[in-house]
Amino acid sequence: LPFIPMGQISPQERRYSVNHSAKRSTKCHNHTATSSKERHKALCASRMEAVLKYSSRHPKPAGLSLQYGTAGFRTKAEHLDHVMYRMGLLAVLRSKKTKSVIGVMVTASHNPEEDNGVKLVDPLGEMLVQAWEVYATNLANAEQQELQTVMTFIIQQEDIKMDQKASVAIGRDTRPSSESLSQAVIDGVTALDSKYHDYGLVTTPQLHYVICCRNTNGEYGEPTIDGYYKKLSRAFNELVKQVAVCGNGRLYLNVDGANGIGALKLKEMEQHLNSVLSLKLYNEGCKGKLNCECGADYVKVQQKPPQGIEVKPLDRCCSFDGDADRIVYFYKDHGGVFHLLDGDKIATLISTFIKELLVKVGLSLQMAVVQTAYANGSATRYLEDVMKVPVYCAKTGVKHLHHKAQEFDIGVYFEANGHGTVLFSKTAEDQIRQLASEETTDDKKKAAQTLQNTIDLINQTVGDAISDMLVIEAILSLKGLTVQKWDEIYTDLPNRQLKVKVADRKVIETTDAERRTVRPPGLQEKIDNLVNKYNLSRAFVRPSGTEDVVRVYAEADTQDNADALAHEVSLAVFHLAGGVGDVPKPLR
Ligand SMILES: CC(=O)N[C@H]1[C@@H](OP(=O)(O)O)O[C@H](CO)[C@@H](O)[C@@H]1O
Ligand SMILES: [Mg+2]
Repeated sequence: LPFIPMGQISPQERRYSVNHSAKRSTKCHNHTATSSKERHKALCASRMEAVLKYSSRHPKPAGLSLQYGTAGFRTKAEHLDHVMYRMGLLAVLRSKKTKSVIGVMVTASHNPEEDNGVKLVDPLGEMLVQAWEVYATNLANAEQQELQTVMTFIIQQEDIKMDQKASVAIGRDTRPSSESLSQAVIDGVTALDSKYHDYGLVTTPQLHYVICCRNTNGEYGEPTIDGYYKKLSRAFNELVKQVAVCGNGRLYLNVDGANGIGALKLKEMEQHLNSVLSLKLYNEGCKGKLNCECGADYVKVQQKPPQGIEVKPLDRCCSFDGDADRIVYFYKDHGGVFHLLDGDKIATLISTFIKELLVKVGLSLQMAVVQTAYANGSATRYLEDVMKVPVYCAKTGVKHLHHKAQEFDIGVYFEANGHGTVLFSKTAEDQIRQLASEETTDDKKKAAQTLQNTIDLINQTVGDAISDMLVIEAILSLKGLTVQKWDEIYTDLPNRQLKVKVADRKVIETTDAERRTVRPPGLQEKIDNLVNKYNLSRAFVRPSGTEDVVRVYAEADTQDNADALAHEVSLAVFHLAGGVGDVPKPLR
């Protein structure tokens, strides 16, 4: 039977399904059940010996406890060596279980340079299935003497055949600590006598792409980084060749590379693009520190341009995050006022573009947009009321958005912070490709080909700054839109994000896709009362999955009101949820 990863069975049939390239064991099975059980036991025992031997080179600091959170493990790099080794072990078990190549990405994305982290990539390039996150946490936190017990538990619980071959693909970002940490992952894989391919410096989405290609026997694309560049650049070049681009025939874009891997890889990608796109790269990592006063997270949260980039009025600019899976756009108007075009604006641009093409080709496919509670109220209203696109709210973390988006023929999902992509079901993709190859009216065929190239340009495995950037650039040029015109499609409600330190953030429990709290008692009532004081207002709080803080979000009719509401809600959290340190101060 084909293996369907647990928790990933979606109502829509997906375009790509796992093709088991890793062969089953060829050993003959004419022994009795008992002797095969004994052989398995002996194999486990000998592997375990190696696991423990290698493990002593990667000791766990006693008492350290971490959790596989929204995006894997993340903390100070010096605390992660044992976690990396153990994630190497877990990746092998996951590979044996799924009979597929499993990815391990060493990165802490937008966190400071001193941090690091690790996330596992499942067979179709998706995030590690949730049920295994618990194994990851247990394995990372097992004291040295408990390691064997935890490993044995996972093997038995998942009925893992230890003689099944395994293969792990490893990638890393540009942090100084990443190279030695990825070596620890390799040690884990080696301890279990398994194969690995070290892809070295890659963006997170590039690793996801390669994993998907390898497990679908190349159906998704050529399973190399060069194959990634070729696939995306071919689609992009096809898309933009039909437009007479404004001005002197070139698109100009300033890119803030966050001093990270995205800058490095964008330079490689640029060589594959026809000269129509002229990129000016800033914060490319030669001098500045990773994510330090630059990058997508800084620009989104601080609502200001990154350091080290000269922004002239109306210049189109974008920022990547530290592992290049997020992107936001921005510009300054003639008055020098900064304008941010975040994940919500990107989702609106892309879904509008796709919807218009679907009308042109006459396909009635079900399209929806998936957001989180952080989506600006104006974006949700515009999509629902003006565009008539159904909008769904998922919990924070791309795995939640990804799963929801899989329910539709075309699922566009973006977090407000710029992480997102578009998923096409098999039905949708087949119908579009069919139309693009048929003899039909010129307009219809052209629209179908545009859709087909858009599919090829999008990295469906995960949000991808490079791919999203090219999609946006293509759409803007095809629609003849300036960044200002794109921004004017709707006006964001002023908003504010704050953080509150509490003794134990788990005291806050949420419901309704994190938009309301059920604990501690009285908090939601207090938030409701505060929200009622302002116009067009909304506020919610939730414990972060990546930092030891409670996040507060508020929006209202003016920036002053959004700031005041966010501050008042912060005070409510501080007093009702066990705040520590200084009482939150007003913003102005
Ligand atoms: C408000 C916000 O931006 N939260 C981010 C952040 O999660 P938290 O659980 O809020 O810490 O990091 C996640 C991983 O990168 C990302 O998916 C998410 O959107
Ligand atoms: Mg990231």
